[in-house]
Amino acid sequence: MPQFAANLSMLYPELDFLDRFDAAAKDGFKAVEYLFPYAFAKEDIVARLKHNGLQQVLFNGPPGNWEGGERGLACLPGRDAEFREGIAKAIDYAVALDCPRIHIMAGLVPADLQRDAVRPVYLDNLRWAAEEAAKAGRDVLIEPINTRDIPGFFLNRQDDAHDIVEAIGAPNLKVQMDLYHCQIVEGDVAMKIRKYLPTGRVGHLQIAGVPERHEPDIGEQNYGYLFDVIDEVSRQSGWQGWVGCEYRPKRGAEPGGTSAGLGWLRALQQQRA
Ligand SMILES: O=C(O)C(=O)CO
Repeated sequence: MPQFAANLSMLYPELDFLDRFDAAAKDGFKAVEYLFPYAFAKEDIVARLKHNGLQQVLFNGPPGNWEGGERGLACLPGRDAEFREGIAKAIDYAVALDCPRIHIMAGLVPADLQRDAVRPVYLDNLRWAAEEAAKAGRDVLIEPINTRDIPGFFLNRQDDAHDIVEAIGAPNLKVQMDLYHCQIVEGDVAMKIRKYLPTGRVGHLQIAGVPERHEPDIGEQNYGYLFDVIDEVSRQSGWQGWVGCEYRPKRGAEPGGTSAGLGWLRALQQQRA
């Protein structure tokens, strides 16, 4: 059975961030991921991880001005100093939290530039980040994201992400394959899992129901089938990664709503017991 991590940026929205660690552990999760740890002291997060016996498996590098609409700095010309400063901070947190991977968001293509014009900036920044992360023994991930959720996002397709990873050729640079984004942008998700997991270039998976981004048992995508495919490909190829539950619970911030919505996970655990 795939190993699932709770995404604490989206799950348990009724709780303060640090209290979400306790809630995830209570629901049986062994690992967590989230967008950004930087508003919190490393020591406070480490204490929650330790107290709950949780592994930190992923978080994002600083994205630039998030409130102002920025979604990463990696493809933005003229922002390399800020990008590098952010990556240094992310690596510092990753070491403290014992987190093996950092997601670097690509960013939005600037309105006055063509996508191809920022590609060299993106590649240069990723090359540098992968080198820095390698010195600290961490992986760097890039994620194709659909343009309905983030209009103008630079990286949208799995094939493009894999081409970039291959072009850079750093063993610690990998793809974060979010099956929700993949279904919205390109579909044929099972075949893409079969194609890409055995390459060794996929560092992490994420899931959510399509199209509302609720629980995986709500929507057009048959996750029971996809979990079988992940299991089968993992057995054949030796892929061993985490699957992040990055969805907005249908019951929103209603107290207990996230736990109530985990019926899909409890059913899966029972089936596979
Ligand atoms: O929006 C997403 O899917 C992300 O994972 C952002 O990090």
